[in-house]
Amino acid sequence: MSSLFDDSFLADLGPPSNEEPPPPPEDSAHPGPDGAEDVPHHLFSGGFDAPVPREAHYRDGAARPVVDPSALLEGLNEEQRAAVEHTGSPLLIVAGAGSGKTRVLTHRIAYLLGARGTHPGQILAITFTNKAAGEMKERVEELVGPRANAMWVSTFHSACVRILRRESKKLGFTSSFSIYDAADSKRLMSLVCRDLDLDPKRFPPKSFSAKISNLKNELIDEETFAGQATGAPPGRSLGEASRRPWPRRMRCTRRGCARPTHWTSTTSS
Ligand SMILES: Nc1ncnc2c1ncn2[C@@H]1O[C@H](COP(=O)(O)OP(=O)(O)OP(=O)(O)O)[C@@H](O)[C@H]1O
Repeated sequence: MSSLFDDSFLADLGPPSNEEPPPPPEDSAHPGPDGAEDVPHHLFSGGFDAPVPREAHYRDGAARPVVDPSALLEGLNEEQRAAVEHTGSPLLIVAGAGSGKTRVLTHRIAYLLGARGTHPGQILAITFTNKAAGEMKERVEELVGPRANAMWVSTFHSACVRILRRESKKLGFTSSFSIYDAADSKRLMSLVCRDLDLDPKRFPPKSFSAKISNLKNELIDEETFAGQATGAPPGRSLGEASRRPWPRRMRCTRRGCARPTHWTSTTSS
């Protein structure tokens, strides 16, 4: 019989005819009396829906985290337990420093996963400082293991910037935009005012930043505001200045960066 590969270099790659066939795989080393592989009699004796016993450790020796929801309630005081188990409505916990708030939050997160079938991707846990966020993540990880990686446990700022980067196209930015802090923002506004030939004594850049921030809070864009800015003598008002074409510098900034004044006003409020 000939094959497509008779003329190819592959034709020479077969085993030499005088070589012994390879040994059978180890699994088939003990065939049954009729040559068929022996099947252990207990293999299909159990129910297929029986829970698989959990090992106490991962393969690398690390302790497997607690997943038994009732174990998560152990060691909590009455109020903490009620907060962990609470269901049906938002819950506000007011408690002093060091009173066990993080303990409640971390146990609640683990409880939601273990008892309520919540997916880790549905968890958002936010706090103010990187230190607190890091500690919270560590403590959640101790309870639920690597599933903590699928959760958002972070600061308000990093959660917000993550959303902004993810949705950047909808906002007209690229996902690699940079965020201006207060000093960057001040510098940019000074440059814009200079481009507009505005006298910094009469029109301090700070007043533009504040005005833009307020307008943004009211969801008024520059076109709308410029349309409203009538009646004042030319050169006498912020509104009149805003009717002049936006300098190239500001337009570039808007394309490539999160709007600095907005960020500043949001984070300082
Ligand atoms: N019911 C409890 N029984 C025993 N120890 C507890 C209990 N609740 C909290 N603790 C312990 O008290 C300490 C403070 O708890 P936790 O960090 O959760 O408090 P917190 O209110 O988040 O603190 P902070 O205000 O500093 O962020 C921790 O060591 C925690 O393990």
